[in-house]
Amino acid sequence: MKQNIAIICSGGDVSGMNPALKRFVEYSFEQNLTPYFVYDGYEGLIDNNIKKADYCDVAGIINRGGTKTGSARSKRFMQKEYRTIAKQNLDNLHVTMLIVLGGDGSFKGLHEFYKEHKIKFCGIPSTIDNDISGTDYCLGVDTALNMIKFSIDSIRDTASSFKRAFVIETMGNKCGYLALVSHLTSGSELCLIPEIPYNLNDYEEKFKREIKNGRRYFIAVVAEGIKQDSAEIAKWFEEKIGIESRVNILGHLQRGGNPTVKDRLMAYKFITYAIDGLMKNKNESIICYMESGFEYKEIDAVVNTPYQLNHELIKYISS
Ligand SMILES: Nc1ncnc2c1ncn2[C@@H]1O[C@H](COP(=O)(O)OP(=O)(O)O)[C@@H](O)[C@H]1O
Ligand SMILES: O=P(O)(O)OC[C@H]1O[C@](O)(COP(=O)(O)O)[C@@H](O)[C@@H]1O
Repeated sequence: MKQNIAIICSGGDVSGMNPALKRFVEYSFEQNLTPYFVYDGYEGLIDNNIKKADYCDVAGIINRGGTKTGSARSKRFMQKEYRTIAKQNLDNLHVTMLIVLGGDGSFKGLHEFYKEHKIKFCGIPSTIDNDISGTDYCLGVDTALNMIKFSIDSIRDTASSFKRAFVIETMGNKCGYLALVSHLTSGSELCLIPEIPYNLNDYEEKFKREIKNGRRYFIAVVAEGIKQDSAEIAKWFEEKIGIESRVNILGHLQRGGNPTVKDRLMAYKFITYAIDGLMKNKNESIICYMESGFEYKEIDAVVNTPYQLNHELIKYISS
């Protein structure tokens, strides 16, 4: 008998969820499964907003940010009684496998759900914060970083014209990943993240000297989770460094936009691994992705070894 499988997007949405939904529907059919969408995160699970999905539901969405199914934060799912209702709704539809795209909060909820009801599940790390333990990469991070890159590049244009300091605040909750990578890739002068204690006074002498030597502007990338408001950092630039300053809180634009190639490909792979795992009875897992580090190789080996297209990629189109 055909098995039913459902997918939920929960917590903060990310660009990459729509490509994941598309792959989910198409690969479910390939594997002879019947795909279901749960709408509006765990809220939809409680309210029985669970519907069969078809090819037409995922047509024309691969290039769109957000999620076609909607996402939500659900206070009710924190309570056992509502999780019992959620399980009942899945049972009524004979849904036996669940894929959850979400962040650490969604996985905590999923863990509770599993402990109580033993549902077969697979979690796909999906949060722009990139703050899930065990995985180097969460879906949506690359698109968010590219949105930030675009924003900082634009701000740099005006900053350099006007002799100003710009304090640019990134999201990330208590995690500094977005701010740190954006700092390294945008050439900003200052980066403040929750993970590293700082004292602004340490930068005073250096920044003043740089202005004397001709520096026209500063870019500071600060994570939303640091101990100070961005406005306070801007005030410090004005009062201590003596340069006019402005604050830009990038906010939710970091969660939207056309998914990058990396996020589309990661969505494709995450879903493939999730469904394959569930079919092979790997039922209680989160799909984690670890990036291998750099390696020094002998030039001889590099120039004399023919290049081979990644086997994993070839496998996707030849199966
Ligand atoms: N300890 C928990 N028990 C049950 N459900 C939880 C728990 N923690 C989080 N959740 C559920 O997961 C949802 C999403 O979590 P949240 O932290 O808002 O987003 P994210 O998954 O993106 O980190 C919450 O709104 C809640 O419904
Ligand atoms: O959209 P909201 O509810 O304002 O939440 C903002 C928070 O969500 C995020 O954008 C994403 O967080 P999650 O992926 O953990 O939900 C954080 O960076 C930010 O602090």
